[in-house]
Amino acid sequence: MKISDLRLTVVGIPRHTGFVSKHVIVEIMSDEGVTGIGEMSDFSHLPRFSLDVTDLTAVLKSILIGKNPLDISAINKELLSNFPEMMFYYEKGNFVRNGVDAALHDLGAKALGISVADLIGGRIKDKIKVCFPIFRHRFMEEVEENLAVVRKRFQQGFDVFRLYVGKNLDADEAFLDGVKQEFGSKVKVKSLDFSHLLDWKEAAQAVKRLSAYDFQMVESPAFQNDFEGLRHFRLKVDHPVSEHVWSFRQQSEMIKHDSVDIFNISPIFIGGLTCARKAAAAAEVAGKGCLLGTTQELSIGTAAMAHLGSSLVNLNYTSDPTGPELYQSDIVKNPVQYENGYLIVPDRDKPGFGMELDPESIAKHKVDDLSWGDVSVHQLQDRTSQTKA
Ligand SMILES: O=C(O)C(=O)C[C@@H](O)[C@H](O)C(=O)O
Ligand SMILES: [Mg+2]
Ligand SMILES: [Mg+2]
Repeated sequence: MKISDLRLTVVGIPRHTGFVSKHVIVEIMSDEGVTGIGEMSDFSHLPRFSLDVTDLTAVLKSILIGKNPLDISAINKELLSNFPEMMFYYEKGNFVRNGVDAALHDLGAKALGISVADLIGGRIKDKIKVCFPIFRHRFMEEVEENLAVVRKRFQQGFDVFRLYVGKNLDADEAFLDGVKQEFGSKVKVKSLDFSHLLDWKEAAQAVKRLSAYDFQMVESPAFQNDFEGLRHFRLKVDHPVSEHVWSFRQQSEMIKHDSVDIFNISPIFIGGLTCARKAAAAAEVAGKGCLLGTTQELSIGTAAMAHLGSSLVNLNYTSDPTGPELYQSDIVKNPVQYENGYLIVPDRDKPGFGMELDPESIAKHKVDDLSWGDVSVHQLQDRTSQTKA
């Protein structure tokens, strides 16, 4: 079996907040008539440069065509030399590797007639507990808007939420108090996510103020790659600390500095399922917990994480993939499903990821390129279309 072709399609999908995320759908075809699908998810993050998708298509064809798609490790090695990892959270080269690696897993598993979870170790879980994101407050009037989100999503079965914090602590505090007053113990807050916006000491002061409320962990409470700062925070604060993994060197430094309790592992940020499995293994070896993070993928990227999570022995904290619930549309005929706050792993008897592209939806949401349009830094950081200054 050999790779015979590749197609990249850019789609712009609006969220319920009005913010539009651009994704690239990957299709890798084999000479045996099987097509694997993947997703380079959510390019709509800083830094504000964009990839030339026509050129990227040519580059990936030159790397992939003629290779056996089951040679996933060897292809990953070559992808890494073409798209090297950086010490940065939203490195776009990692998104590229993730989309290709996912499509190779889907293609290989389909060719073997098995699900991706069975290709990477089999199933431990058939569902993954997830939490719903509440995006960052800048103004007090956003508190009621976000309490309405909790009400709506609680009715749908989501009972765990995570809160992005740090721009308006009065509003953060008012929101946490509102949740406590209205829902009591029926709703849990998994994490306060500082998104690397504050230095570790400011974050520690903020956590001290918000510790009147229950939350399980704190995420990203220092500037990016401030391994010492994370360690200082971790030793100063009672709550466990989680951080995203965006490179093996970064993860190695966090292990050496004993900076975190929990690794937040997402294929999109570490460059694919193959690398995410290695990061999860490193977490296990280091005696750290792990959870599946997210950039808020569409159903292909989310299904990939469901298969990954299903096969991990050390997925021991509530995870974050809720993208299909955040977007107004999807690009598959059979979107992933959520039940009572769990992401359901696609059926074992469905080959690959168990996802089927919806050509009509792709045509409807197709856009020419990854150009930025008129967005603000606030919108890119906090995922809203809110333009109030
Ligand atoms: O845990 C995080 O950090 C995120 O989920 C970051 C978000 O910005 C995510 O990438 C999104 O697009 O909502
Ligand atoms: Mg985070
Ligand atoms: Mg994202």
